[in-house]
Amino acid sequence: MTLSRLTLAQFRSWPRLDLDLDHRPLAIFGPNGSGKTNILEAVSMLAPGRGLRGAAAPDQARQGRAAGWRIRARLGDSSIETAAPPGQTRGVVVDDKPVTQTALGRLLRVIWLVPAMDRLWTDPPDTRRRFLDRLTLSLMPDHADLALGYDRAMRERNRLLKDQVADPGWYRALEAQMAEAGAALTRNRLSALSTIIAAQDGAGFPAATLALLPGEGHACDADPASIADRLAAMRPRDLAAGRSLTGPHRADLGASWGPQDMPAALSSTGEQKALLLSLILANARALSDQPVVLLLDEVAAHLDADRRAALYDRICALPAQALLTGTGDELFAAFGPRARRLRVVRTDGASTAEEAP
Ligand SMILES: Nc1ncnc2c1ncn2[C@@H]1O[C@H](COP(=O)(O)OP(=O)(O)OP(=O)(O)O)[C@@H](O)[C@H]1O
Repeated sequence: MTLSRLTLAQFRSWPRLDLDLDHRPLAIFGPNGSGKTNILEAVSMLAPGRGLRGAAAPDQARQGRAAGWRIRARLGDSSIETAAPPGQTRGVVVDDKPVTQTALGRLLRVIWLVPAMDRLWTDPPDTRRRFLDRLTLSLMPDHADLALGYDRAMRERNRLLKDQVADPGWYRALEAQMAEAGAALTRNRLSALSTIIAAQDGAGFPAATLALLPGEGHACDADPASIADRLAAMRPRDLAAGRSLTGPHRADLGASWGPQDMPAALSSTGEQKALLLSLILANARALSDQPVVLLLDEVAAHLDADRRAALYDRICALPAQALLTGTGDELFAAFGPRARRLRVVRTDGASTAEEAP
């Protein structure tokens, strides 16, 4: 099942865009600031959450217009609409019925790689954990609810710690909730990592060795009783800090590759990008029985010609739709006739597009 049509109205720099899509990759090219990433961002709004820029809905509405934005798409026989009228949060309608964002996530998986993720391996652990959780969520839709449950209990525990409440009676139920949800989060993360490791094909891109790391806490425990014991034991230290210092919320993702088991953080910029691509492609491959859209923003620029050709071969072999951006048409030459190409320009602030022959 593929996305066959995409319509944007008043979204970022696009007053309007009507785009027919098919199973072929779509290579979007044009000058800086012409509106290429804005198209990918619009597609990312067909997934739960705030899209690939993590933006607030009002910022996505076309500046200077009173109207809110709207995105429509056709997926197989279903119609999807998501819109944010002025001053309101975004809503989702599938086949004319309002649905939750979680329901949207069950219809379509959207996976992305954007330049901000180039620093993933050198950024603080939070960034990698968010990446790991997004990857896990794409494979296990219950992951979002578990994370919400864990965060809710932890917020309440943090409030007690901040207020310097010392009575153990106040903590036990919250720590039990954190332990149950946290153990399930860890099991999901470990299972997602095994799936991704198995789905890397190692051809053209380095197959990464991945590990769930404890970060600054004991964050890899999948046993509720031992998490609860540790939370209780750590209470005096947490009270001194005024927040929960250990637990699954401190987990980190480790990656290394090659015969020398080179840590990702010590690899070159191009190698780090290739590693990330290896994981993203594996993620798409692991979801082969569901509709998947892959959004690759400016990935070609960091890759040498051989890697670029290898990437395009892999994209064409994926059971997923791919949309890519780059400043120049020549970056996509190795696709040959396998991809469609869309030229984007911006005139008087408004983006427009035409299919390149
Ligand atoms: N809400 C908005 N309304 C109108 N224009 C916007 C809005 N938000 C961002 N823009 C404009 O969109 C442009 C950025 O678009 P986008 O990121 O899609 O460009 P791009 O073609 O991917 O560029 P690059 O090659 O530099 O990455 C900027 O010029 C920005 O001013």
